Amino acid sequence: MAEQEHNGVNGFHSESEQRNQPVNGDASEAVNGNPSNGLRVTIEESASSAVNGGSPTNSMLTPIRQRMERKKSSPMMPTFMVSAPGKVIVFGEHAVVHGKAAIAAAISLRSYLLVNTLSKSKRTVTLKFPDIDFNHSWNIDELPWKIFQQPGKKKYYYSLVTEIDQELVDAVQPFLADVSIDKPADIRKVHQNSAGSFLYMFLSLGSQSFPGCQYTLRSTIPIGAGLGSSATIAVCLSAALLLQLRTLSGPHPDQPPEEARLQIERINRWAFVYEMFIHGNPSGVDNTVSTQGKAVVFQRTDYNQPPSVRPLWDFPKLPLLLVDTRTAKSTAHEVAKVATLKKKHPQLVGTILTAIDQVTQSSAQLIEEQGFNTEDEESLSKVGEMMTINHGLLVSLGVSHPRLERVRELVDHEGIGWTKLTGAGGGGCSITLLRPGVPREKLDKLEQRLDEEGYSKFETTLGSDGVGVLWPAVLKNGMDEDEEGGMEIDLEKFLSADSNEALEKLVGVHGDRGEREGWKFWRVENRD
Ligand SMILES: Nc1ncnc2c1ncn2[C@@H]1O[C@H](COP(=O)(O)OP(=O)(O)O)[C@@H](O)[C@H]1O
Ligand SMILES: C[C@@](O)(CCOP(=O)(O)O)CC(=O)O
Repeated sequence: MAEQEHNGVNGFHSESEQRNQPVNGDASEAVNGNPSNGLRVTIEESASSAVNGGSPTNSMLTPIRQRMERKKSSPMMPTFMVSAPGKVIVFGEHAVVHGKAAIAAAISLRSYLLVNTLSKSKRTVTLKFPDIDFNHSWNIDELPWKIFQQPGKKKYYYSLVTEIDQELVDAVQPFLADVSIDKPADIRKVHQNSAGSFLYMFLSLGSQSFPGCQYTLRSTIPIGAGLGSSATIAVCLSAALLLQLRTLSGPHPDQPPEEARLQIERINRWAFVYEMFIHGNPSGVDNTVSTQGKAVVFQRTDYNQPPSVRPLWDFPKLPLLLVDTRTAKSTAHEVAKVATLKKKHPQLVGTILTAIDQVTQSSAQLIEEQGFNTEDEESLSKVGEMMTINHGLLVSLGVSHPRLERVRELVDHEGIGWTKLTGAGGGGCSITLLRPGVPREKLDKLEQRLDEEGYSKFETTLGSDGVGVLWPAVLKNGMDEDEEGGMEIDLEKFLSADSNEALEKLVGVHGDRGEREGWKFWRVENRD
């Protein structure tokens, strides 16, 4: 499978990819509760048939609790949100597609998905992706449920799906025919690919009795820049669907780490399905780090098994400069290029991939060493040298780009630090590890030069939280709050945030003083 051409299931890729319901009654209680609590009300009252049958969570409900909740009148699920972080691959991109290890860390740039459940009579499911000017609705009752429910085809929320089923892809095709019909071909392909990935996951997980709903996505992550934007959408949609199906427990603060890990694993499995549809042959590192957050050493040696994921809990606060070349790239195209090169020169390319693996392993060791200190030149220069070597190996695989080489040239010339591309390459972003003690003027000069040459720079921290849930979509954000101190995020407000800053201010998981009350995360740390 790792050798497969990498063109997305539909071949729907172009190289120039462009880059409430009011909460019914008990909002204040649910803000401090957990999604499963909120969901119980809904499912008991109106959407019982929407649930995909006997999950452990269902059976965990006590009869007394059910009776008590039945008294409340809450006919629909509240509007809720999920959010997932982008990532940088610090070491090992591309090699990771061929079974080698990679180190990736979640960043503070995130995607946010608002989920509105519609009233019972509205039988449509809508995707609204305003960042890419995509909006489409389907009639739920017209979707090809039968094919997805066939014995042997039917998948469950706990299934491990390791490949996309061509018969199911074919069943989805007719529902993509009228997607963005008025848009230019390359944009239309991107929209059809998003729509196809969503429908594949929706039909696999759901059933015809699924309630009508709207999924609206906004993101602060540059699209197609190597920061894992597609994986964040995969994670958000997977988490949203699994929450709607009441198959997840929590997140809640006192949840045991093993239980939290299981929920993360389930979200990640379905996010991977979305990624497989969109990219053809992803390693799974992007969706894994986006779901789990923090930083991980990731490796998938056998595509029929879950990957090995080793968290790096104390990932150092590396002083990084993240530069976007603002040159569009296609992950699918870059991955396919490496696969073709490997087919042509198996031994040589095999040696390069093994060398990248050694760089990744050595770097993980360095970072985890007791004495590793981000302010110490010796510690940093060792990691920096690894980055330089990793970049050189990626260049030899043919996945760099003149705009990426230009960043390296500018940084190297001034002795500012060590640079490598991050993500698929062919454009996208680079990361520079800054040498300690570089004078501010030198940095300013570099930033000015990059600005003049059309690059953009991102300030982000590594090691952010993974997938988060805001249930219901009410939070304290210091803006227009009601007497209970919360603001209900409805579609209009969500769509009207007109910049990344405004979006972060409105719904961001982090306020000025750290985590914002309302957002909850599955805490998987267990350091014992
Ligand atoms: N904000 C967004 N809204 C809708 N779709 C998005 C958004 N960001 C990314 N995508 C989807 O992800 C694709 C880019 O994924 P990919 O090529 O893997 O780039 P990246 O390196 O950012 O992950 C886009 O073509 C689009 O389908
Ligand atoms: C090149 C690769 O290793 C990373 C791609 O990252 P991105 O799509 O550019 O964010 C592919 C993969 O791991 O699936």
